[in-house]
Amino acid sequence: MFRKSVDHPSSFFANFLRQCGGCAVIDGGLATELERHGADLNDPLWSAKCLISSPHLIRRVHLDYLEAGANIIISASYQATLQGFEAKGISREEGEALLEKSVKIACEARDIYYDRAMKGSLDISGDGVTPIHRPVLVAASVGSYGAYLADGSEYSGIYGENIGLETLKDFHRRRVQVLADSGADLIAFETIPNKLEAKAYAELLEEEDMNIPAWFSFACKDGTNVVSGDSIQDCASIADSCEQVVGVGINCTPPRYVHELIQSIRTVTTKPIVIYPNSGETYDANTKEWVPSTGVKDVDFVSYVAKWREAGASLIGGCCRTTPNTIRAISKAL
Ligand SMILES: C[S+](C)CC[C@H](N)C(=O)O
Ligand SMILES: N[C@@H](CCS)C(=O)O
Ligand SMILES: [Zn+2]
Repeated sequence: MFRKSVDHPSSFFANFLRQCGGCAVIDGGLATELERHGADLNDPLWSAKCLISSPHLIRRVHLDYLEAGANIIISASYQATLQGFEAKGISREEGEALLEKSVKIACEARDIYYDRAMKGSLDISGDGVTPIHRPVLVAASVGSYGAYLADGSEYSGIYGENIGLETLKDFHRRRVQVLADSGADLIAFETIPNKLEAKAYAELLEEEDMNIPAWFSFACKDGTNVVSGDSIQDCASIADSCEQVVGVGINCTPPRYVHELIQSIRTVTTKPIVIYPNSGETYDANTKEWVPSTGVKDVDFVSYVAKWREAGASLIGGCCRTTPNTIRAISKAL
């Protein structure tokens, strides 16, 4: 049993990983699945638009990932920001409620999944009837400032000279506080494109005394650098020195770079390594579509998993353009 509020963040997470057998399965692309089910995400809010228009669909996608074997589901708050909502005429209060709603939907999916699992399998052991189910955590997604810009800046990490550390901290502060108090088990700082934003998150977690574990996950452009050109070792070191950070890794990055990236990260931290790459395709922010030419198919993607595990990854899943089939295959491979 996890005791998030009592245990040190790292022992809470170590217990969780132990219960998962040493390696946890993360879900796959959320927006990808929302689109596959017919959602139109051509909007500045991208997947966060569904918090308003189709929360039932988000719940359904979370459930599909749980049925596929995920131990961690990530909320639909990647591009949900108070500033983005305000630009749509949504008040601060309503915006905060939408952030909370993203976590509530994921928790509801977990409850439904647990209910079904409990009906399906009971362990009649010495001390009575004990339900058996996989441990499942809900991670609240925090996308970068670049995600809010809605122009694909999370894949360049270039925010310009006007955006400094304090601006980024001010931008994220209230949103992170709301998500930290939302009932989520941890915060997934995802698709981080540069060192500056990692530093902003680390300082926010420490200065605001946020009582929630977190992982930092970077978008990378090759085997040694995050998309801005900052080195992955520098970025991972920032994550390593923050006490609330229980995992460090890579997401929304082509699978072909991941092995080398894991090796680099291992040189600077002993924290669990989180890996959830995309399909290897390229995002066109103008059309908000993925260019399929260089895509790595599910079968190729999954064939890397054992090597990533061997290299030191202990949480593995998928990001954009991966599906429940990818996650089912990863779950089997592990
Ligand atoms: C991770 S990217 C595919 C998210 C969408 C992007 N921020 C956009 O709005 O175009
Ligand atoms: N959690 C987000 C990440 C986008 S890079 C999603 O899966 O849509
Ligand atoms: Zn992604």
